[in-house]
Amino acid sequence: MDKIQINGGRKLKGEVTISGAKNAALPLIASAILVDGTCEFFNVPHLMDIKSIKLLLEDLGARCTFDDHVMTVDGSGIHKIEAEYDLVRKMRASILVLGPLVARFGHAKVSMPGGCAIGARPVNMHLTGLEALGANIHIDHGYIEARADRLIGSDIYFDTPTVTGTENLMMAATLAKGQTVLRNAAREPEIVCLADALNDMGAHISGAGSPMITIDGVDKLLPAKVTVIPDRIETGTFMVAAAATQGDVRVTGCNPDHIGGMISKLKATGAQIETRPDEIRVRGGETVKSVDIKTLPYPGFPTDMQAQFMALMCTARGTSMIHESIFENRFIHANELMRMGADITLSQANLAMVRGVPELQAAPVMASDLRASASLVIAGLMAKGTTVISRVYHMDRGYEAMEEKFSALGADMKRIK
Ligand SMILES: CC(=O)N[C@H]1[C@@H](OP(=O)(O)OP(=O)(O)OC[C@H]2O[C@@H](n3ccc(=O)[nH]c3=O)[C@H](O)[C@@H]2O)O[C@H](CO)[C@@H](O)[C@@H]1O
Ligand SMILES: C=C(OP(=O)(O)O)C(=O)O
Repeated sequence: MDKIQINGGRKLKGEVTISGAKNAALPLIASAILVDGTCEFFNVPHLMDIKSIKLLLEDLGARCTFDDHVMTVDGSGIHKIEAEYDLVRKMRASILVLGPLVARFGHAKVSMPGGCAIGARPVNMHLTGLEALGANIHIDHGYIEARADRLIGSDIYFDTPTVTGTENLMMAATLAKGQTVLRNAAREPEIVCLADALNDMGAHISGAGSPMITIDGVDKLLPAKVTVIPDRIETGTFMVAAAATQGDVRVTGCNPDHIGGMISKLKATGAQIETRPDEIRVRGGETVKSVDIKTLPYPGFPTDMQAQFMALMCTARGTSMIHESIFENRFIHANELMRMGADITLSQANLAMVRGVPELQAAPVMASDLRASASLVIAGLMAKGTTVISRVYHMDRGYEAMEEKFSALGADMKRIK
């Protein structure tokens, strides 16, 4: 298994270009199931998760190509409606094929995604939403089976905003008969990107980006060319790394409007931030001030940035309270950061108190999930000496060419095979 080795203590300097967003590309690619023709997706990041969804769609019968960040998906050959365990278990976002399959083919069978390191992550709201659209749902031998001759528009309320739940039901409702209203919907930029793409395919969706999305069903969707939005979590990761190493980094090809909360919090730590329409310059100060954060659905502070921000807080002046309100077990990185000398108390399951220490020490550490691996990379860049991070297959799920990008900024970072 690959490891990442970092000799820390260098200030990051230069320019880094942000890749397309994993969490936008995955639902977009799944949406191609709705189309009897070929969709083209641009700015698709080269990541494990993208390979996984491509394999899943190919297994269903779609013909896909993926080269130089362009993916084509021809959904005309889809003949299988079953997403098998071996493909689904590699990536939870595979649940995104459920809505499109039942909407277009009237029948879908998708392996139930299991729990994962960061929490149980149930899919109950995806299922009750599909039931509200008229699907019959059965869970049998670890598979979710959904059937409906044709989905019927409905009024659906989410108990809590769910990103992939909103995406699944929005996709399903595009081909339903009549109008669907999604209330308390997730508002993430990835939802807006998907709604725009579906509208380009001929769907009638309004309100995406607000808590109420209205979808007027159509009989069919047509092929479209779609560009994936920049990855706001990769953007935030490089911004935090720049601040954590007292660096000076221009993050280009990003959308500052998507990370307003991150920018405010990073400014409060003392980092100097300048934004342009598709660029952010971050200059870290000699000292970092402690800042409290609470993760919340968009536009709140993203849970996918909590681990990276915690790494920054480890050597900040003062005490930071970090409240994780989205996932019940998303502090596994805290124990690894403590192995590097951080002073962190996990007082309750979802609350961490980080008391700043003068410096972190390099150590062998282990990544437990995708953003935990980014947090350990940032800690490794801060710590003097050699940090070796194992289980970086988690990182490869969601960061394109991470070690190349950090190396180009002056980091001493390499992959050990
Ligand atoms: C591929 C993708 O886009 N992944 C993102 C998506 O995950 P994902 O879409 O899985 O996360 P959700 O927005 O659904 O989860 C939000 C909360 O709702 C709960 N919940 C969700 C669905 C459900 O049916 N029942 C239920 O209780 C979850 O356990 C969690 O506590 O949003 C998360 C929250 O921003 C991000 O961390 C993930 O990176
Ligand atoms: C948790 C994440 O992804 P996923 O929902 O695909 O597990 C993430 O991107 O941080």
